[in-house]
Amino acid sequence: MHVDPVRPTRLRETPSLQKTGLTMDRVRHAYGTRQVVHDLSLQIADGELLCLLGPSGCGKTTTLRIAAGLEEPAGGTVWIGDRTVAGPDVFIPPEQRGIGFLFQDYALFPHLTVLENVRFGMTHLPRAEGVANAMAALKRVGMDGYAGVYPHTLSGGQQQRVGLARALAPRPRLMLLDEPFSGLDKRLRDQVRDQTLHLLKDSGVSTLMVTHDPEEAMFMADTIALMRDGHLEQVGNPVELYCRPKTAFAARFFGEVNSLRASCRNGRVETPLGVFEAPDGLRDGVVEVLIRPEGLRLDAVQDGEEPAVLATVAESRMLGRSSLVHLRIDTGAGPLHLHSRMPGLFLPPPGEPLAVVPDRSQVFVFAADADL
Ligand SMILES: Nc1ncnc2c1ncn2[C@@H]1O[C@H](COP(=O)(O)OP(=O)(O)OP(=O)(O)O)[C@@H](O)[C@H]1O
Repeated sequence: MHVDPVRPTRLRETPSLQKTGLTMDRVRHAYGTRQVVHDLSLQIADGELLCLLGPSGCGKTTTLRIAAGLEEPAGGTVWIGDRTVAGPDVFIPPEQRGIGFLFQDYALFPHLTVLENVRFGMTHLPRAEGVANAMAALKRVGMDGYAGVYPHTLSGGQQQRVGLARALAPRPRLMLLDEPFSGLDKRLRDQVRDQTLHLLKDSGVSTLMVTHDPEEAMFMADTIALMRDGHLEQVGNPVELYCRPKTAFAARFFGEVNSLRASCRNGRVETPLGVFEAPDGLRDGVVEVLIRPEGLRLDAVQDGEEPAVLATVAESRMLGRSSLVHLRIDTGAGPLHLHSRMPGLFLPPPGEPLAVVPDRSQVFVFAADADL
């Protein structure tokens, strides 16, 4: 376990540095005097799908707009492939960057048919070739039967698919997606997300996608770049972010956690749930211990048994695929309220004693207040 947040690293500016799908090096941006992106560096490999994830206002859309050329950065350098598109004395406008966009409102032209919308980015091609490419793109998203209709006659999910076909048809070097599923209701969203993931992966295009939804990021991403206040907090694959968060912010961002204050002495953290090992480099003192609800397994207490950690059930609720059990543990310092999430239907009655077994791989220890 680590305790330091990721600091922006300076990418080596040597000829051997391989620029891939998208490279950003120490990019900065301000609106007026307010700096909203601070020395941000990231790289997307060819064919990789990177999700920029973070709370509202942390600078995700601004970062995407800088990649698109819709904002000019105040500092730093941006490459698409090995071509510099923004940097000192360089600024390539969006239409010359070889990118495809998909925004949350799909931005289809209402006065053009579906086919003409998709052909729009290929008007430099002879008409017959543009139409053939547009029809092929519509076929890939299952919308070739709607070529002659106008966008307002389509459902939200169908418009999203046409938007995706339009963005992919000119075979962009880089795809930029800003909250592309947020306009869809939950059931449709799951289906459209799945289709979009496979289309992007099959096309082999490098993709930067912005989302504020951690589950969506884990569903879509090869790599997640978690952003906070204009910085990258942690970059890694979904398993690294979820199972090895480097900060309490990262741990909390991916869902509910039980939080306990405890003391760390000589690398040992004593809590009412047992003794845990402190991560390397954590100094003695007050620490925060975070445990995901699914990291607290509950077992029946056998007659005569004295479990290491004994809890009493306060409430039980079925949440669909799992059940949430509210627990009370009596400690010398007063009662401790915890949540355990058990798979399937598990509804012990209030008052029942249960043994609590923490899964150590889901226990995260951080310096207290290091992250506020
Ligand atoms: N054109 C603008 N002029 C001034 N401030 C802006 C502008 N666009 C964004 N901001 C501010 O910059 C900060 C970062 O905004 P940005 O849209 O990049 O964040 P975000 O993470 O994408 O948030 P959201 O998910 O809410 O869109 C916010 O505080 C926002 O209010």
